[in-house]
Amino acid sequence: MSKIPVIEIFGPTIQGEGMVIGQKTMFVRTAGCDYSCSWCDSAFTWDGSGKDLIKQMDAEEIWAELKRIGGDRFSFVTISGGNPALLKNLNELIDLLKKNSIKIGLETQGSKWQDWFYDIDELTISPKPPSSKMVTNFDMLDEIIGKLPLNQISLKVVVFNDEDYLYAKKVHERYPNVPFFLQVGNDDIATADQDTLVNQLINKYSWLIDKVVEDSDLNNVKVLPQLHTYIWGNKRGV
Ligand SMILES: C[S@@+](CC[C@H](N)C(=O)[O-])C[C@H]1O[C@@H](n2cnc3c(N)ncnc32)[C@H](O)[C@@H]1O
Ligand SMILES: Nc1nc2[nH]cc(C(=O)O)c2c(=O)[nH]1
Ligand code: SF4
Ligand SMILES: [Mg+2]
Repeated sequence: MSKIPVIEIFGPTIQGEGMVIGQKTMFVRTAGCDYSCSWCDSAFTWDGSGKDLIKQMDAEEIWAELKRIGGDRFSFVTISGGNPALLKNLNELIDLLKKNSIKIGLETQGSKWQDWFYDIDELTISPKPPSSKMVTNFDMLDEIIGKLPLNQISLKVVVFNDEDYLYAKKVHERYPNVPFFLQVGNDDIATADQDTLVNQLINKYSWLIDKVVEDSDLNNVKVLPQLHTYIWGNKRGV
């Protein structure tokens, strides 16, 4: 079996974002990203600061670690990163999880295609708005969304400002039939002052809700916070 660069495995916790928010799940976070979003809350996966945490693990070793920390208290595993879609050989882990009747969620920004996307139960595609300083490859996004059934995918756009909001509208307009989520951006990813953070995030959530409520272009959408930040703030591994 081939090796996968893993930077953390944790859980059970709840999925704090997107299409299966609230779902009890384990997390496997892979190292490495082809993007470098200005506000990435998981920059330790790609900026070098977490390089000593990276373990090269094969699928059996990852499964053993999931069982060691999660025991029999999980039936869902979420794979995030970094960008797990950089890893061609992730199919080995996905096959093993499926063999063990585990449901699989995966988070990616939509910059790369992998054939194992077909085997992900809940694939969250999160193209990046202007505030990230990244540029969306819409040809790649068209390809990914064109290949996958609508009941397996969702789009999740993080919104920090008005320009991001317009970008979110453009994405929804391009893929009107794909379940669409707007997510509040956390622009204080370093603070340990959770009360202040949660207050800020609630204010931003309120701002985003107000905009969507007034907007006839965004009727069939969901507006969500990052639920885990309300409970655990910026803590890692939760
Ligand atoms: C850390 S990323 C990893 C997966 C993949 N690279 C991606 O961006 O979709 C997981 C999710 O967190 C979101 N995210 C990252 N930083 C954030 C922040 N500061 N505020 C809100 N959401 C954030 C991303 O947009 C993405 O939807
Ligand atoms: N609880 C929890 N939910 C999450 N949803 C997406 C996460 C991620 O970092 O990809 C994440 C995370 O790190 N923790
Ligand atoms: S694509 Fe995801 S992991 Fe990569 S820098 Fe952006 S938010 Fe972070
Ligand atoms: Mg996160």
